Amino acid sequence: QPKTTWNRPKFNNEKSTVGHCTRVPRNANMEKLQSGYLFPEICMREFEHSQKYPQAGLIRLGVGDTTEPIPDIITSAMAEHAHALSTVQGYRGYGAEQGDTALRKAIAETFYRDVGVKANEVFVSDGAQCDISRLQMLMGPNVSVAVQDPSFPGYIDSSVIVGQAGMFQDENGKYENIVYMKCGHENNFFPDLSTTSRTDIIFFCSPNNPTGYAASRQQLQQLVEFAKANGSIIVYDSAYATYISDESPKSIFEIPGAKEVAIEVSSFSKFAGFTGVRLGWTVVPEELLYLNGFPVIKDYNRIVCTCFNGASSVAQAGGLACLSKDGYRALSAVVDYYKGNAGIIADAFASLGLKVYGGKNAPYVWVHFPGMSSWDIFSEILEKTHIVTVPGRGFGPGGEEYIRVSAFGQRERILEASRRLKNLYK
Ligand SMILES: Cc1ncc(COP(=O)(O)O)c(/C=N/[C@@H](CCC(=O)O)C(=O)O)c1O
Repeated sequence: QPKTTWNRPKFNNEKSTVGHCTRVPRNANMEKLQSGYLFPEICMREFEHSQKYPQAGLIRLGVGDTTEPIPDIITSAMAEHAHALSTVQGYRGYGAEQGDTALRKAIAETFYRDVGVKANEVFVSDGAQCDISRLQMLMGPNVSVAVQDPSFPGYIDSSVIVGQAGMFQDENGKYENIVYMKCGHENNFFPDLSTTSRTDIIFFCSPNNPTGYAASRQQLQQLVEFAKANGSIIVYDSAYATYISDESPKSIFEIPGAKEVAIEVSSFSKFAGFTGVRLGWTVVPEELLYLNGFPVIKDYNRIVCTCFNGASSVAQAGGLACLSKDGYRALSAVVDYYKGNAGIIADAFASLGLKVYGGKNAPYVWVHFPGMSSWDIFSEILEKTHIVTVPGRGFGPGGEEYIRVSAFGQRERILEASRRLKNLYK
């Protein structure tokens, strides 16, 4: 089939032929979505494979979900808070929608001490993906959007859902009205801004999911200047910033002038193993203003108060423990463990003579299979090695010919995956 064909099952748009129909029209934006959300699809393929080969010893390197236990110092803090809820003195009801003051301060001091972000600019949430959707509500349907290609599918899919995108174009696998900024190894994973159209919003993820590339200071300076010149707002996703081990910036606010053009979204998921606990944050600087001079932070606060009632108090107690000196030290060891996994995976694919990217500043390895459909690569690896990956095409047309391999896993499973991969073509 031509490379541009999505060999994913079409989104189930069939109408039910039985049962009572209401007179409520379907949201036309939902109808534009081309398939199910990428990660549940991967889980479905994984389930089907495990049904077909129950004894295969499936290794799950697909969805980027952490696997290592949360350090006891953090779970004890959550348990203690939870238990206190069973006492008259310790019981607490609704907290501040913006988050617990101590946690907001701890986030500001831990991640933004030297860049002038204040605690009142930090909004604690139930996760970065949730904040991305709330930011979409904030921006509304009438803004233009640019995304990196490839990038985390949450940006594009939420843009479609809120009505920012036009129709999906089969011929190129892109939605109308969305600017896809090619970020491949050919252009050092950074868009050519001289040929990039102006958009109101620029989603930018660094370290990038799926390529694992962390943008350099010089690149981010270009991005901030580009946004300033165009009057755009950058939504900067730093969910993997704690994996950066070189001199790449960990926050967009390390770049002078960024507070006038950027919002930063981040998460406890990937460095604290809070994927199921659910805790994240968004920084909206007071200096960020709309066209009419109105501060964005005031509207975001209104969204948070109206559409979100605050993160779990138990999760926030855990978040505070994560940012304690001992908690953060324990978590850094887990991040290093996953990065060790990434090195093992990268070496396995390199031993096959394949070009491998990422894995140094992120828990994802990005592998190039020139001339091949990424869904075919995904299926071949799954069938031959019983290892689940993610087809690069799921992250945008720029992901074709690639697969993303997650480094989240117990070491012995990663070593087994390495053994199987080294024999992929034998
Ligand atoms: C760049 C980026 N930003 C936000 C998220 C989700 O963060 P949380 O909602 O805080 O767990 C993710 C999560 N990504 C995982 C899980 C995806 C999912 O299951 O939604 C993945 O890419 O496999 C991410 O990659």
